[in-house]
Amino acid sequence: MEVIIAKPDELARLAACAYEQLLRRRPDAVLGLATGSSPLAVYDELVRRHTDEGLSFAQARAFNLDEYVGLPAEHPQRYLNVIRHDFTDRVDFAPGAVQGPDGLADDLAAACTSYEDAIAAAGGVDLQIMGIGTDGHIAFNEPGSSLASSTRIKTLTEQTRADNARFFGGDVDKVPQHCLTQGLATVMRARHIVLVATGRSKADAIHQLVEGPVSAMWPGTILQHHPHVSVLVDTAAASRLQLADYFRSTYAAKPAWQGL
Ligand SMILES: N[C@@H]1[C@@H](O)[C@H](O)[C@@H](COP(=O)(O)O)O[C@@H]1O
Repeated sequence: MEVIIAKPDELARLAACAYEQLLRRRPDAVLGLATGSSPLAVYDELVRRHTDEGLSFAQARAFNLDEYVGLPAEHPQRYLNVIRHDFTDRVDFAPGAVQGPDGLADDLAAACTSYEDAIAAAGGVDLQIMGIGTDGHIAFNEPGSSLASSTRIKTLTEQTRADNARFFGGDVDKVPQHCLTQGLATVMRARHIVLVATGRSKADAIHQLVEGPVSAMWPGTILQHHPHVSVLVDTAAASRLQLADYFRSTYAAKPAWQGL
């Protein structure tokens, strides 16, 4: 796990570089995408590179981490619509290249299985970007999630629904109670994971993720078992890290040729 503490624009540049290096090497790479506010600066930087420097996503495929259950197809907070708005419609993905779990399926369990199958058939995710919830959830794997879980239906915690109410006009009752989410084992199969967190509200979750014991109580801690994770945090999100000075000196000494 590499932890980098830097300003938000530097974090976005680092993550965008990882995507760019992958796509220049493998234009048909499989990208893991996430909603939420944390990756937005990364998406903006990727759009800039697409517009100004010709970075192309035309042969790439992408899989979202999660989806609310039951939001109408055209609802602006349906995560497939969110990712189109925030990122994929702003670049040149081919039609149908971006998928998410089907939160409108009649048979939700079957939709979860077929989503796992689709990721596997694509060859697995090469590079997964993600944020982290204030309660330590990744994707929508809430505290108590099985560390070996696959894509499935989950019930959101009141904390997560309250955190996400800002996307629903501040009305927590409009936030769905259920979601479909890649499981922790699904996430762990991505070959490289870049987790971005900014702000004081993420400090506890980041401390647990990096320095806590691996526990279903803080689902993100499973990433300690992954061989290639980049944790990109600003000073506020890093404020509870006991090893912050070490991470700062490591980054200051990072070889120029070494990407994430
Ligand atoms: N399902 C998403 C997660 O994928 C995201 O990482 C998290 C943090 O969101 P934000 O980045 O807006 O803080 O919340 C949501 O609930």
